[in-house]
This record gives sequence, structure tokens and C-alpha cells, in this order.
Amino acid sequence: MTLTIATRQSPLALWQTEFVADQLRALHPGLEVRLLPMSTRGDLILDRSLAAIGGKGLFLKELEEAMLAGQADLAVHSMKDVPMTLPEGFELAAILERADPFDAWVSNRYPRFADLPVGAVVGTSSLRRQVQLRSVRPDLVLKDLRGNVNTRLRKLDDEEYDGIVLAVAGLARLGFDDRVAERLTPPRMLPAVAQGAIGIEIQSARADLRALLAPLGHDLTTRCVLAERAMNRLLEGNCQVPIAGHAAVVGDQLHLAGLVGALATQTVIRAEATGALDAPEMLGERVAQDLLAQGAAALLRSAH
Ligand SMILES: NCc1[nH]cc(CCC(=O)O)c1CC(=O)O
Repeated sequence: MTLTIATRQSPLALWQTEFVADQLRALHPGLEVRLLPMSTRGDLILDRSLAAIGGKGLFLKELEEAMLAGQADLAVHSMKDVPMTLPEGFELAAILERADPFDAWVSNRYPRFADLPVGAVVGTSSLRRQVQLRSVRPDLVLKDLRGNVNTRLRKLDDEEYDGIVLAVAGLARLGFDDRVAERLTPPRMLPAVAQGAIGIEIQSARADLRALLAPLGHDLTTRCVLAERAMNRLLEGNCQVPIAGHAAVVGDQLHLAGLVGALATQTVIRAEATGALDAPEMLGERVAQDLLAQGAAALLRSAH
């Protein structure tokens, strides 16, 4: 049997897909696994914000079309880039054990974020990162920075940034651990929902693949990611606003911290809660309700 995995073509996406392919080969000797690298609209349009071009789904669409056309059996994604609701007929078959979920401070000039001088220039196009950077350091000058991880590191080296912010997981996977000057952990920086987790998407009709992929899934990561995504789903009335969230297992419970921000008004709303491991989505919805009660809805509307 041959399995074809659709993937984006960025070095990070290819690394993650090879990682999944290797595990499948080890798990199922005799299984032939090959990659189908593709460009997505999300990769091609680099001059506009994701919100402006239609959201995270644009990183998945071409891969889903390949599955529908029978050219691929599964698709591997950074869970962070997966929309909160998948198109009809698709589902997540497995979420792998999460790597480091936090962001990294990367700089050739200032090894410590706290040592940045007034008015320092920091590169990131992520509204989530921008709003949190501004919240701790209103003086910083935020400069646009798009492209894949390798491109962003090259821009840091070539252009006038005092530093940039990237996910630790992406850097580590590509062998750039040494570029992590400092980990930016909460409450200073809450990561994107599902950051650091890799997910496998299939067509719901391919029940034959579920059992084959199930051993790659990681139970506690899945619970954390479900909690984070349930929070985001309830908050996201169709719009792209700065939302951050991180769930972790504490003792025999699940703890979730969430945040919604608005760049224009420099507002940040936070909430956290602890709940049963067995009801991650309820916990996510509880934190979302708390954020909404604190005014997140009005804040999300004002972001349009
Ligand atoms: N938006 C791009 C993206 N999607 C996933 C990661 C990092 C890897 C991960 O979170 O698993 C990155 C790069 C970054 O934000 O630095």
C-alpha cells in the first residue's frame, strides 16, 4: 500500500511531513509513504495580511483539493495554521505530541528582550505578537516581517531589525535552536492556539486511515489543543483578531490561559481557568465566555 501525504513546500512544512512519514514507515513496515509538496494561496500571497486574503484556510485548501481528487491520502499541518472549523467532509485524524509551545526572542544585537533600548525595532507581522509586545513595551517600533522561518531569519540578518519573534518549535525543527536568544513565556507572551503541535488531516470518508494514523496521536496534547481551539472557535466571529491561548496539564487537571487584544486601543483582556481533563472543550468555552464577559466581543468588533 502507498500513502501520499500532501504538504506545503516550506522547509518547515517539509520537515514536519517527513517527520510524520518516518513515523508511519517505522510503525507500518511495508507501507510506502511519499510526499506531494504543493504551494498554497497562503504561501503565494505574501504582501497582504492573512485576514485580508481570507484566513488560515488558505494554507489548507489546495491540500484538501488534492485529497478530494484522490492525489493524496492525508495532509500534515502546523495545528496553529488550521482553521477552527474544517470544511465539511474533512477531519483531524491525529494530533502529535507537542514540542515547545512558546515564542522565541531572536536577535543578533540584544540577547535579552528586557535590554532592548527605547524605540527598538522588532519584526513580526503577527497581530497576536504585536499586541503583546506593545502591552509590555509600548515604545517599540513594530516592523512587518513575513515569509517562512528561513526567510524571516535572513531578513533579520540583512535588514534593520533589533530582533524578531518566532515560534521556538519551528526554529528547533529546522536546526536553528542556537538562534533562540530567549524564550518568551507567559504572561509576557502567550502563544498562538495550538502552537508547536502537528496535526494530520484526512477526508472523513477515509475511515480506513483512522486506525493506521491513531498511534501517532498524543492524548494529552490532543486535550490541550482541543481546549485551546474551542476557546478560539467561540471567540472568532469570522474575523482575524489577536487571540492567544495555552493549555497545559497541571496535576490531573487541564489549565487554560487565554487572551484577546486590540492593537488600535492597546487593550488586552485575559482569562484563565482549570477544568477536568475529560472535558477540554468545556474548559475552552468557559475561558472564552469569561473573555467575552470582559468585553472581548466589543473588542473583536472594533478590530474590523
Ligand atoms: N505561521 C507560521 C508558522 N506555523 C507554525 C509555525 C511554527 C511551528 C509550530 O507552531 O508548530 C510557524 C512559524 C512561526 O510562527 O514562527
